[in-house]
Amino acid sequence: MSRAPSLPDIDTGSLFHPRFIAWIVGGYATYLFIYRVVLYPRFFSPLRNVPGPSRGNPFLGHYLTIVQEESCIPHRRWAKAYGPVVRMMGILGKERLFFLSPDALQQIVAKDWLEYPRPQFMRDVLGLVAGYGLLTTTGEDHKQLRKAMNPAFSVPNLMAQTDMYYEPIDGLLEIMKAEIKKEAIPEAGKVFPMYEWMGKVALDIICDTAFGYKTDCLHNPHNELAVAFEQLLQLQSGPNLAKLVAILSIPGTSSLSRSQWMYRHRWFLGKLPIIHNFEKLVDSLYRIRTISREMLRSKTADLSVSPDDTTTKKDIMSLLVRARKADLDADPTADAMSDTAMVDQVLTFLAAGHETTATGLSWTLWLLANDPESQRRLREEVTPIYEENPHPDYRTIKSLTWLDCVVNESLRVLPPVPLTLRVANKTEYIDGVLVPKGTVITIPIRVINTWKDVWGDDAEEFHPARWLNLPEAYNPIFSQFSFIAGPHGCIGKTMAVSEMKAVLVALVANFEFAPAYPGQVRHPATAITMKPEDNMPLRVTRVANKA
Ligand code: HEM
Repeated sequence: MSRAPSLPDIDTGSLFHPRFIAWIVGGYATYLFIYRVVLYPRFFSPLRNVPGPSRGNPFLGHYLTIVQEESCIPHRRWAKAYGPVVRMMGILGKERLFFLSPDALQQIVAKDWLEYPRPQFMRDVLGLVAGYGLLTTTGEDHKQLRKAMNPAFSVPNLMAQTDMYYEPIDGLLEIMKAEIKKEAIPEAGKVFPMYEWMGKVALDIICDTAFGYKTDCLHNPHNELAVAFEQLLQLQSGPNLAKLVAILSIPGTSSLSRSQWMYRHRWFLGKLPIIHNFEKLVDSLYRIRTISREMLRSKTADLSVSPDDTTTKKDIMSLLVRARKADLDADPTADAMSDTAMVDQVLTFLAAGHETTATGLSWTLWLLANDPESQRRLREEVTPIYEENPHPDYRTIKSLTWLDCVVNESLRVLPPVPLTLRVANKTEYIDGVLVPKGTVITIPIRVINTWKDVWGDDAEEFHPARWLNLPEAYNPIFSQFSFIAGPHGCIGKTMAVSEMKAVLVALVANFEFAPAYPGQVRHPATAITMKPEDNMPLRVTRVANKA
């Protein structure tokens, strides 16, 4: 009888040998990596059959294509090639989608908005740089906050605020006229970095309307708040955003970045490779918050900010202080907004309302500089209004038809916020595609705005007259999506548009705009906003009869 083969001796000690454990862990990690990056998207993902570009770089997907080209241009190319639903690859095999149809957009931003919030990494960055408020909350907290903020953006309040735009606007006109006069040949005008000047005027306006605080950075470039803001905005770039996302994914880093300890030890960041410019980030954030807190303290102490004083203080912070005072007077135990929360709300308006408006104004001037006929027609419309009253009110500005066409068209072709993001909080069909929970959805505003199916073959060109005769496929909410829509749509839309119009009336009535040199091309940044990277130099001359 043959003997049963004996089992090989197993040395149980070797199972716990560090090298064996390292092999197992390494093997599992390699498998996970190959599964996530290669196998899942190719063979198992429910999105594998959604049309889109080939998977791109194995580690970075389409990330580099997206950040190295002009904002949303790759998305536009893919929409043309693959249609209104496109799958792209993010970092390490993470799939991303975008949709262009009004039904899909309606589902994401309006009908099921609670299921499609901004992704956490985006909220972390926005919270740090723009305050924890409307941009970072969602659900019930967001509803409450938005309700508290809405009165500040009501039409009566905006009508009352329009006057506050004119001190900065007049200051800008004065400076530009004086600078042109100083030129050797004043009739030839002067080249101005228009984005820089639009940034100053927009910051002066938003500081006054948000805080009731006169920055006057037009005349005083060393104003502390203006300097801190400028420093913060200079850090806005694709690579810096990627670094910030990575850093903020480490728990506690957001609070640490805003702490006094970090501020005192920020020099240390300057010594580190890769993230050395975060020293400037910590510095500017600290200074902006300190100034904001001081302003809130002085407002709270200011007896003139009484609950029924709605005539003198129209800025957003005064409105909030008044509302809080009224709540506490009615019920001293009420759960009123804390000082920190209030500073965060106002910071959100400052951050969300300053660079966006400056960028929108700069691109409008660029487009007009390159379309002399539209510019001439605008001057013809605004000059009689301006001559009658250089400070036209809200209703007068709103009634100007060609101005409305120009602003709508500029925001359509070159939207200051070219795209935004959402994440699916549940697995659900959108436009016939089963979108798994956790999928990041890009909302490619610039592509939606220039979709040929709606706007025709010249969709990417600047033609203000199209707003006088809208195409049949035009949808008033989803065809020009520059402020998006739904509960997270821009709360400052009406303010931004009327502010842009007030600045344009004054500028176009007084000056002519032309490219700074022949063959000048535009340089939009690939960042959160599509600001002009070269500060947009334009040649500015006085209009003939005003020389
Ligand atoms: C031309 C100028 C502007 C443009 C193009 C613009 C665009 C946008 C866009 C696209 C969003 C949605 C972002 C997202 O959901 O991810 C947004 C949200 C927001 N905007 Fe604007 N914006 C402009 C001016 C302003 C101004 C002047 C203010 C305030 C004074 C402002 C305050 C906000 C706030 C608070 C939100 C968040 C709303 C919420 O989630 O409830 N914006 N804006």
